[in-house]
Amino acid sequence: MSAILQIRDLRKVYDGGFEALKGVTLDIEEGEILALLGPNGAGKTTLISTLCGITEPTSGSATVAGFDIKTQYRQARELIGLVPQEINLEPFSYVGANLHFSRGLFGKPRDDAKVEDVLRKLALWDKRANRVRELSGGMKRRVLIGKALAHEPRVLFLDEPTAGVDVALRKEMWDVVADLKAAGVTIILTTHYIEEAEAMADRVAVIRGGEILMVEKTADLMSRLGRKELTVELREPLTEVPAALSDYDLQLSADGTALTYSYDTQAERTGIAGLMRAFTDAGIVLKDLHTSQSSLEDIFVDLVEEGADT
Ligand SMILES: Nc1ncnc2c1ncn2[C@@H]1O[C@H](COP(=O)(O)OP(=O)(O)OP(=O)(O)O)[C@@H](O)[C@H]1O
Repeated sequence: MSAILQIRDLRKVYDGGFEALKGVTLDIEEGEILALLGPNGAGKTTLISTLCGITEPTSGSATVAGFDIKTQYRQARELIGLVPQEINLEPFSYVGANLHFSRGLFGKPRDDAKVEDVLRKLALWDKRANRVRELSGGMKRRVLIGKALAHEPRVLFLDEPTAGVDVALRKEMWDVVADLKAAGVTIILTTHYIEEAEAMADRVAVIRGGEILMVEKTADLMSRLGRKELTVELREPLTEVPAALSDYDLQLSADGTALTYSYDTQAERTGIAGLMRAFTDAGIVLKDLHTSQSSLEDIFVDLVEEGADT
């Protein structure tokens, strides 16, 4: 895979002096789904708007398939589809016409076969002759995606595709996005929902206060999510972890009264039963035990809160 989108030290200072992007550097691979996760005001929309040429960057650069977003704006923009947060469709317009019109905006010749292909991909072919006002909320959102795809972009930005929609519709959107990925489209989606990032994204980037705090494969985050800690309180304090327990990755607390064992909840064997036997064999008497789990939600909240202090 190669990076279709290369963002280098991108800064945006709005008129009035507010710095909404503080030097964002990020590579997005062709064909991947990247979720941009962040609280309100983090800079997600500013980043997308800058990459789409709606907002001018103050400094830094970005390229789409090698085309610079500033100096080669037209070529770069042609490769991008943008699905906005708001449903901004004309209620009396026809579904098919919306796609033809959007394609025309990019100076592309009318192509019935291409538009049919997009409509079919989005399960809207049967609705092509319907007016927008006759569609359900989910269908309207799919028309927005269709408009963004009508000029055959290689990168699709989805700005909060499921903000304020019900659970069934959210799942429907997830399926649509999965189909688009299968068709080879690179997708960057912004979201507040951690479960959405988990369900769809290959990688998650956390943004806060105009800075990218973390970019990680979703699968790695999930395995972190699956980690759990068992803390065993001891009747007699220890000075060190006994050699008989060296097979287990145990941490002794500073005061020697507790041992912590970290394990993977998704693994076939957690090792807890063996550990308990090893305690008995080593003559260690337990006073109490409890478990705790760090979730992706905790990781996210920690990151965002840490940032809030600075
Ligand atoms: N045109 C503007 N002029 C001045 N400040 C702006 C402008 N647009 C956005 N901002 C500020 O930049 C910051 C980032 O806003 P942005 O809309 O990019 O955040 P976001 O992560 O998309 O938030 P949300 O999740 O609420 O949509 C905010 O503090 C916002 O008030």
